[in-house]
Amino acid sequence: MGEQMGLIIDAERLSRSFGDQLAVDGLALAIAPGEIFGLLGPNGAGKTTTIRMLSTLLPPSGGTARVCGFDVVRAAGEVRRRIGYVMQQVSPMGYYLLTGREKAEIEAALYHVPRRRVKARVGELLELVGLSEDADRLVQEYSGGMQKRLDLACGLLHSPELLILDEPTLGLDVRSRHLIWDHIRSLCAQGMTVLLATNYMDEADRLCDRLTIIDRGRQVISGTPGELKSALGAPSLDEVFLRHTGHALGEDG
Ligand SMILES: Nc1ncnc2c1ncn2[C@@H]1O[C@H](COP(=O)(O)OP(=O)(O)OP(=O)(O)O)[C@@H](O)[C@H]1O
Repeated sequence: MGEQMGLIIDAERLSRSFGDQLAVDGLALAIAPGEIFGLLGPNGAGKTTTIRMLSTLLPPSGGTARVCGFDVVRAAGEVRRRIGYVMQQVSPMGYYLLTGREKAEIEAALYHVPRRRVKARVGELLELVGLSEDADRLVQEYSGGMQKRLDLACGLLHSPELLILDEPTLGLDVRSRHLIWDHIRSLCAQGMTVLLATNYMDEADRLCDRLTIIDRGRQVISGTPGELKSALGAPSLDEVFLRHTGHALGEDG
């Protein structure tokens, strides 16, 4: 085993159907270490389904995917050890009665961080996402942005090679979104690879090194935000999306 051509994600013809519906149809991804790679598409495009297959939570109906050099079906355990996955809505109600630090310490145990390392690792990560001063407040008192930053810290507890983020700034105000983008950029500057799903055009444009546009389960086009725009002389990714799909990014289906 081991990494194939050094790619962190290498997927070919990756597909998933639910009954008659093809939610993801023949996706190809080649993501290199240190990249911030975006899956951009409207609600229902197939982004979460793709992420769930890459994080081993959902078996593909067809095609293959290797993550950190391991097949997501045949070597799911190896993949899980190497990835952090932050879901769209992470914090279930039960966590709200805990402090941020307590939540992170419980998650550290779930991620098998050695017990003697937990306190230090949690402290380091809360510091990294700017939550040290609020670490001992209840999660229920956190703003949406603080909760997202706590989720980000929790996804990093076991020092993954790849961080997968599903809509990392969904519903946040501009300032909180920029703060999360800064944290993601600094992680990648230190060698982390990030795959993120978003339906925010500006997030894909300003944060991602490369992206693939997905619509109705199909990969429409991939490239750097600059390449995608300049190939069409388009001023924005919204316009790129519209020109390739015939409908606006904000419209479902
Ligand atoms: N477990 C499931 N059973 C049946 N259909 C599903 C299931 N999961 C997803 N789908 C369908 O697959 C399609 C893609 O959904 P998916 O959640 O991957 O989209 P998405 O791009 O992540 O959208 P969103 O931004 O709203 O999360 C949708 O039509 C959805 O209804």
